[in-house]
Amino acid sequence: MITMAKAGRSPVPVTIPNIHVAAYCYVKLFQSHNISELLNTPRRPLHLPFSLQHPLLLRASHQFIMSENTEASPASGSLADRITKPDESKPTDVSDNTATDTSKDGASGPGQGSAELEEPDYSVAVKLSDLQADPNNPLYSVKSFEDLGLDERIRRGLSTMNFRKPSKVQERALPLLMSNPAKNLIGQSQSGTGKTAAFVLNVLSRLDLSTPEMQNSPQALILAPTRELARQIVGVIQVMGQFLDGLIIGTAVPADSNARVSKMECSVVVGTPGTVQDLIKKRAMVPTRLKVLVLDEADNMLDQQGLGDQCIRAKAMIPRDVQIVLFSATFPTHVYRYAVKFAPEANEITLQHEELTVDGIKQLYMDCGSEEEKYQNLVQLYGLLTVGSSIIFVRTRASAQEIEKRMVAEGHTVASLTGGVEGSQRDAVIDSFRNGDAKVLITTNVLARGIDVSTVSLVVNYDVPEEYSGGQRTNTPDFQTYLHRIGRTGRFGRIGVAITFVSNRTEWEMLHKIQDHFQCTIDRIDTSDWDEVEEMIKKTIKNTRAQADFVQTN
Ligand SMILES: Nc1ncnc2c1ncn2[C@@H]1O[C@H](COP(=O)(O)OP(=O)(O)OP(=O)(O)O)[C@@H](O)[C@H]1O
Repeated sequence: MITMAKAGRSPVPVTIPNIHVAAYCYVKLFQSHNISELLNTPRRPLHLPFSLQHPLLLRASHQFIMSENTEASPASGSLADRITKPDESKPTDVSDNTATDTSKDGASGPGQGSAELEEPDYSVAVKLSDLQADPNNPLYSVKSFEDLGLDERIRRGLSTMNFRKPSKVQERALPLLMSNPAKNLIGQSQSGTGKTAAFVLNVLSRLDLSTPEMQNSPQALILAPTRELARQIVGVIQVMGQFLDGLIIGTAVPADSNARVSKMECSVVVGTPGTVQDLIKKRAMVPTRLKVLVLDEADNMLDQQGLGDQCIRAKAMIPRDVQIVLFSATFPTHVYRYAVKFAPEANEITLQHEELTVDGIKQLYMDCGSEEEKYQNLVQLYGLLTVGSSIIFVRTRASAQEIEKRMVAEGHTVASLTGGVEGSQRDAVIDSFRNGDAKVLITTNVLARGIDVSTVSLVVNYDVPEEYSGGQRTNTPDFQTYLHRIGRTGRFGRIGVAITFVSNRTEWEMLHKIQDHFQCTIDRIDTSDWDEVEEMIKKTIKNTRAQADFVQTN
C-alpha cells in the first residue's frame, strides 16, 4: 500500500497491488514530469512504504520504460519525420577536439498511472542521506571516513567541506589505494560522484611532511587535461589538506607568454602533462622523490590521439616504482587496453556503459529546423539559463565567439571560454563563472570534463558531440564527451537538465546512437508551446536537489 499525504491533510491511502503497478505509476509520473514535483517540495511529503529508489521498483520501472520505448514511434512532426535530405553542413573552423588543441594542453576532442497518483501537488523530499543509504546509488556507502583509516587532520579538512559520508567510489577505492605496499588502481565511477576526493585523500595520506626538505620535494604528481581542472584540483587539496602542517601545493599549467618559469618546491604538483614535462626537462621540478602519479580523466589523458604521448613521456621521467592511479567516468575499450599497460597489475573498479548515466540528470533534446533556429532557441531559453548557472557546449572556438558576440549585442550577459585564449584570461572567466558573476558560459570540449560548479543546473549541447579523425568530422557520436558534458550538472546527487539541439538527420541519428549506447531515455521537448517548455524545465532546475546549497543531512 502506498500512502500519500498532502500538506495539512491526513494521508490518503492508495492501494497498489504489487510492485509492477507501483512501477507503472512511478514511470508515468516521471514521464509526465511530475517527478520533479515528486522530488521537489519537502513541505509536501509523499510517504512511500518503500523508497523511490527501491531496487525492485527501479528494475520494474526500467522494464516499463524499455517496453514503452521499443513500442514508441518517433513523435509526429519531429525531425525524424521531417528530414529526408542528408546533412550538407560542413565545419569551417578548427574544433577544440583536434589534436592541434590537445597538444596545447587543452582537453581532447573531447501519465498517468493510478488516477490517485496523478495529483501534481504531491512531493517527496529526497535528501543526500537517502541517496547515500540506497545500495543502488553511486553515492551509497556503509562505511564512514573514520572507518577508512584517514588521519584525523585530513578528516577535519573533510568536515569543513561538509563531507559526512564517503560515496561508493570513495569507500571502495580508498582501502585499495591506501594499502601497503602501494598498488596501482584503475578507478571508474559516474560523473560527480567524488573521484577527486578519492585520489586526493590517498595522496594526502602518503605525504611525508616531517622536514622542510620533504615539504619542498614533490612526492605526488597529479596530471589533468586542462588548466581549469588542474586549478580546481589544487583548490580541493588546499581545503582538504588545510590542517596538514607543511603541505605545499604547486600548480604546473601553461604560463602566459612572457611569464617566468617557477620552481616546483612543493610537496604536491598538480598540472597539465606538457607543462610538467617542460618543468622536469628544465630541472625546475625534481621528480626523484615522487611516490604517486595520478591521471585524472585518465582515458582522455592516455588517448593516443590526444594527450597520450605527453603522459607517456612524463611517466618516463619519473621513478619507476611510483603508485599509478587512473580515474575517469569513462574508459572506452581501446584506451582501457592501454591503461592496463600504463598501470600494470592494477586493482580495478569499473562500470558497464549502461551504468554510466546519472539518474539526477534529465536528458532532453530539441528539434531545430536549421542552424539559425538553434540560435533562436538558445535565446528563447535565456531566462532558464540564468535560473541557476548553465554551460553551452559548441563544436568550435569560432562558433563560441560568434554566439557570445550575437547574444551580447542583443543585450544578454554571457561569457565564453575556449582553448584559444591566454591562460590568465581563461582563469578570469572560469573564476567569474564559479563565483556566479557570469551565469551563462559558452565553451567547447575544453570544459567538458571534470569541471565541478554545483550551481550548474542546465547544460546545452548546441552541437551533438562528435568524433574527429584527422581533423575531420566523422558523423559518429562521441559517447564519452556526451557523458562528460552532461555530467557538468547533477553533481553529487543534485538534479539538472541537459538539452541537446539537433538540426539535421545526422545529428538526430547520432543522438539515437547515444541513447542506445547508454540505454537511457532522451526525451523530445515540444517547442510548439514555449510556456510549457519553460514551466517544465524550471520545475526541475528549481528543485531543491538542484540548488547549490543542497543541504546534506545524516
Ligand atoms: N563524500 C562526499 N560528501 C559530500 N560531497 C562530496 C563527497 N565527495 C565529493 N563530494 C562533492 O561532489 C562533487 C563532485 O565531486 P568530484 O568533482 O570529485 O566528482 P568526479 O567524480 O570527479 O566527477 P567528474 O567525473 O565529472 O570529474 C564535488 O562538489 C565534491 O565536493
